[in-house]
This record gives sequence, structure tokens and C-alpha cells, in this order.
Amino acid sequence: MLDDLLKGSLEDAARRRAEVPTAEVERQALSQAPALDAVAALSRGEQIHIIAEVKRASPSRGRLANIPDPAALAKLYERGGAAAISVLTEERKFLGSLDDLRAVRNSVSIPVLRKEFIGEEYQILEARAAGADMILLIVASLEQPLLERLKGFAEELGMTALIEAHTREEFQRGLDAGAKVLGVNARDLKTFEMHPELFSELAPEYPAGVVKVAESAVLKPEHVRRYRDAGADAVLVGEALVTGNDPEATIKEFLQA
Ligand SMILES: O=P(O)(O)OC[C@@H](O)[C@@H](O)c1c[nH]c2ccccc12
Repeated sequence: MLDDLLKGSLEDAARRRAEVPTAEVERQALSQAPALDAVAALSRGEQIHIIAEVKRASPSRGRLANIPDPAALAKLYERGGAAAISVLTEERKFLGSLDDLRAVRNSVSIPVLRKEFIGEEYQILEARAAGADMILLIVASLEQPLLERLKGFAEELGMTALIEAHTREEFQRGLDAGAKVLGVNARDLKTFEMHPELFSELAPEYPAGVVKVAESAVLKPEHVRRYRDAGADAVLVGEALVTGNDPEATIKEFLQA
């Protein structure tokens, strides 16, 4: 599954590259306002931070929400107190797009993450050209040298990589790659199995200064509380926000959990 998602994302990127060559996207990327500091946004103060996700659908959950106006949704997230916004740009299974990312970028002033299956530099240039401050790098789908190269490339553009692990071994590889923001996804993207306890198991192994992110399956305040008590700096929340009827209130509630 994860291999197919990456393959699909790379095919879609190749299609776009045939229309907008690398040099042009690079020019656009370099003409953006500097990327916002995601590490600071996700670790300021003592409280938990929320990365609120714009997500229409997923391979494991199917259709979640229509989201005709991603910019309006992102504004509600920001008003609720989200520290950053994640935008699914994967087109095939998550029904997202770079247009969604651009719309969100232009509507909020907090850091924005491009959530995509990334395997090459072109996709990172596209992210920056669309105004993203962060990109996702999934350890399970990248060999170590590629993971390190892509992280370095994002940093050269002033962006931060959210490096995502689903196992202890992937977590270690993320640290070896020098992750500044390291996420533990409770959902294994290879099997879709849920491991809600994985974050608390790995939390003590984060070195000081690395931002601790718990991802997926945060549906209620008690789930936020559990991750916060285990030491999370931030939680990434999708489904609960796009399927609820008051995302702004839900974020406020989660922040007070
Ligand atoms: O909708 P949820 O269960 O709140 O999950 C959000 C987020 O963690 C999930 O969308 C996610 C985590 N890692 C990913 C990688 C690709 C696509 C999606 C994801």
C-alpha cells in the first residue's frame, strides 16, 4: 500500500513536471517569502500544540468530508488555536491537491505542512513554491541515504521536515537522519493497523530538543491528554476535525484536555 501511494505520488509529480519544469518551480520556490519556523511554532511554551489537518478522504477510512473551501476550514483551525496546518496534497486516495495547499497558505499565518508521499526533490520544490513551511518524509518509504538527502534539501530551502516513523527501528532511523521534528504515527501505513501505545513507548527515547509529534487516531480530548501526559509537544489531528461540525471548538477543547 505505502509503495503504491509513493508510486502514485511520483507519477503525478512527473506529469506536473512535464508541464512545469524543475527550473521554473525552483524559481517560484526561491521567490516565496521565507518559510516560517515550524520547530518554534510546535514547541513554544508548555502546552500541547495541534497540527490540524485538511483531509477529504483516506485509503483506510474512505470519504471523510467534502471540504469545498479548504481556506475557510484552515481559518477555523487557526482561530481555534492550531499551531500549524497539515494539508493532504495526495490526489488519488486522499483527494487533495497543491491548489488546496496554496489556498490554505494564503488564508493563515501559521506554518503549513505539505502532506504527500515524497520521494524526490521536485516535490519539495513544489511544496515551497506553494508556500509550505514543512514537508512530510515517511521513513518506511525511503532508504536512509534518500531520507537524509531529502531532509537536507528541504532545510536548504528553509523548510522543516516532519519525519514520520511507525516502528522503533524507523524511529531510530529518523533520529540518525537528524530529525528536528519526529512523528510517531499510530497508524501503520503498510497494514493500516493501529498502535496507539507506540508513541508512549518511544517518547522516552526522544533526545532533548527534538519536537515530539503523536499522529493519528486522536478523536477525543482524552486521547490528546494521553499523548500530552506521555510527553508529546504536538498531536496531528485529521478525522476528528473534518468530520465534526465545529472544528474551532474541537481544537479549543483539545487544547484544554
Ligand atoms: O485522521 P487522523 O486519524 O486524525 O490522522 C491524521 C494523520 O495523522 C494522518 O492523516 C496521517 C499520518 N501520517 C500520514 C501520512 C500520509 C497520509 C496521512 C497521514
